[in-house]
Amino acid sequence: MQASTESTRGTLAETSSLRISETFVSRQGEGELTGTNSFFVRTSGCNLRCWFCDTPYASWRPEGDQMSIASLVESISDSDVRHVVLTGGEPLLPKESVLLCEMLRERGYHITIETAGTIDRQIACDLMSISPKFRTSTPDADQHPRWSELHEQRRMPIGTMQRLMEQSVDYQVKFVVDGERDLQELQEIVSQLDVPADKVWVMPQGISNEELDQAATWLRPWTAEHGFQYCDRMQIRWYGNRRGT
Ligand SMILES: C[S@@+](CC[C@H](N)C(=O)[O-])C[C@H]1O[C@@H](n2cnc3c(N)ncnc32)[C@H](O)[C@@H]1O
Ligand SMILES: Nc1nc2[nH]cc(C(=O)O)c2c(=O)[nH]1
Ligand code: SF4
Ligand SMILES: [Mg+2]
Repeated sequence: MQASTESTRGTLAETSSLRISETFVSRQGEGELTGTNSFFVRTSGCNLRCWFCDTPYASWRPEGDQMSIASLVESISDSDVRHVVLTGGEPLLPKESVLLCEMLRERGYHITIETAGTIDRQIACDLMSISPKFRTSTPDADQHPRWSELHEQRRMPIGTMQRLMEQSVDYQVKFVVDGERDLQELQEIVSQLDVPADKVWVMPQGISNEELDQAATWLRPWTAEHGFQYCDRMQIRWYGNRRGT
């Protein structure tokens, strides 16, 4: 890169920011990189409102301050971790996520983006981890009429999800299953997305070992029968449902 372009980028990194609810180092608990020590960046704010969201402080009641892209890159460089997980909230909502990912990739970091896959954004990463939301994740219409409507309108743009997968070095599709009633929709989405079974991860909805154990009794065999991969949410096993883990 030319010196002038580099300094423009440096200025941009100082002036562009993301609202961050938390950053922490932990082991990736979900999907194909399970066990990998990673630096997590959790943006605050989401365009959906799943009733079961395990990080309401980044969706329903977004918390956190703006942090410059430069300061985020610096914090990550200060850690000895080579994998970064950009999550939220919805990390594709703010356009500033693009610059963060560009700068991290230039520095050789491996980037996973955890997204619900509803925002059409050109962004480069190593693993696009898309978690499409079923109709059953929609919040209660009586309690949250506006969010219920928006969730339903926004949750399943198949073309957008396909573009996100095409742009990335690798991808995985990670479903949150709350009950047997989700299984037919899961299969319909897999067929619409046209993804191979080994890219599909089936994860139980739950934030306790008891919920995960209960779901595993029926969901694990169903997952194996269909050639999909089972995702046990190892962070709950390792740390419990604790913020910053
Ligand atoms: C908090 S979300 C943030 C990223 C993005 N908004 C999304 O939903 O993919 C991170 C991951 O946690 C999953 N998740 C959220 N709440 C959950 C719950 N109660 N049980 C299981 N998985 C959950 C999401 O589906 C997603 O894979
Ligand atoms: N350990 C750990 N692994 C994770 N994988 C995806 C997470 C997320 O919230 O996006 C997450 C998380 O919050 N913690
Ligand atoms: S899309 Fe992700 S962050 Fe947003 S409410 Fe649903 S689980 Fe939470
Ligand atoms: Mg999480």
